[in-house]
Amino acid sequence: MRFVQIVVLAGGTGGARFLRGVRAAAPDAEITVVVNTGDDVTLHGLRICPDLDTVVYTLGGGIDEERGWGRAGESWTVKEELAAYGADPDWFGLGDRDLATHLIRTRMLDAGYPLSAVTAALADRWQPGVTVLPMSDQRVETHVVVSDPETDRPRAIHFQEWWVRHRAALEASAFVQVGVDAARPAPGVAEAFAAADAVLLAPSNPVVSIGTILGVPDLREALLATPARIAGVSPIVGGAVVRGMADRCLPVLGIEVSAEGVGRHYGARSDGGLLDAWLVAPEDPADVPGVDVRQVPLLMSDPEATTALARAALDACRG
Ligand SMILES: O=c1nc2n(C[C@H](O)[C@H](O)[C@H](O)CO)c3cc(O)ccc3cc-2c(=O)[nH]1
Repeated sequence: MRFVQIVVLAGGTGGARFLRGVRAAAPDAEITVVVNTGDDVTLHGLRICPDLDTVVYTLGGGIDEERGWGRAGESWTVKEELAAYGADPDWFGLGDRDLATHLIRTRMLDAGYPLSAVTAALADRWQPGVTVLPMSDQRVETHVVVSDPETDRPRAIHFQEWWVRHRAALEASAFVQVGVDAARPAPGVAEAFAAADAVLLAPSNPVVSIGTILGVPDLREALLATPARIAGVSPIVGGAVVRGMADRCLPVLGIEVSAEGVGRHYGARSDGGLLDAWLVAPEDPADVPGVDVRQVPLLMSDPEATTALARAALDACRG
C-alpha cells in the first residue's frame, strides 16, 4: 500500500528532521504537518513562531544545522545593536536573516491575515515540499509556573523565558496554555486528518509540543476520527531525551522519562488514547497495553537512518 495523504504532528527541531525522512520515504505522498505554536512569542514588537520557522527552514534548506533553529550563514548585527541600546530581552537571539521572516510575519498579521495564510506565504519562498499548518490561527502561548526565587511564590513566565533564558533549570509546577480555550484547529487541520491514510506523531516533546497541539479544542477529536492508523515515535532513546529538555517537562505531568512512560501517556487508541502503534528504540523495550509496539533504530544520525525511521513509522500505519 502506497500512502497518498500523510499527516504529521510536530514541534521544532526533532519534528523537522523527522519530516525530512517522511518526505524521502514517501516522495509521491501529500504530506501535511500540523505544527505547535505554543512556543510563539512577541519580542521587540515582532511575532516569532520558532517551531513553524524551524520546520520551514529545515525542509527548505535554510536551517542552521548545528543549532537546529534559525538561519544558516546568520549574522547578528541587529542583535548587537539592540544590546548596545540595552534593549530587553537580551537572552533571545534574533539573527539578521531570521529577522526578515519575523518582519514579514508581523506585517501580515497586523494587516489582518491569519497565521495559516502568513505561514503559507512564508513557505512559498522555501518550498518545503509539505503543507505546513499552524495548529491554530488563534494565539496560544505556553507559560510555565515556577517558584519565584525572590518571593518563593508561584509565578508564570513565558515558555521561551523558561527554556532559553533559564535552560529549563527552574523547577516547574505546571504548564499553562494561555489562550487555548478560545482556539480552534487552523483551516485544513481537521480536513487533513479526515483524508489521511497515515498519521504520525513525530519524536517531539510530548508535553510542550505534541501535548500543546492536542490541547486545542476539537483537534484531538478530529485526530481520533481519522480513518488512518496513528503511529508515534518515542523521543526517548536509551532512557534519555535525544535532544531538547523533555526530561524537564515530563515529570511535571507525572510522566516517567522512558519510552514506555511516554507511550502509556499517549495511550492506546482502543482505550480512548491516541496510538495504534508506538516506535521505540531496540534498547527500550516497552509494554504499552493495546498498542503495537515496534523496536526500531530511532537515532536520526544521517539522512539514511532518518528515512529508514520514517519508513518504519509508515509501515506501522499499515497494520
Ligand atoms: O536556545 C535558544 N534557542 C533559540 N531559539 C530556539 C527556540 O526558541 C526553542 O528551542 C524552541 O522554542 C523549543 O522548541 C530560537 C528560535 C527561533 O525561531 C528564533 C530565535 C531563537 C533564539 C534562540 C536563542 O537565542 N536561544
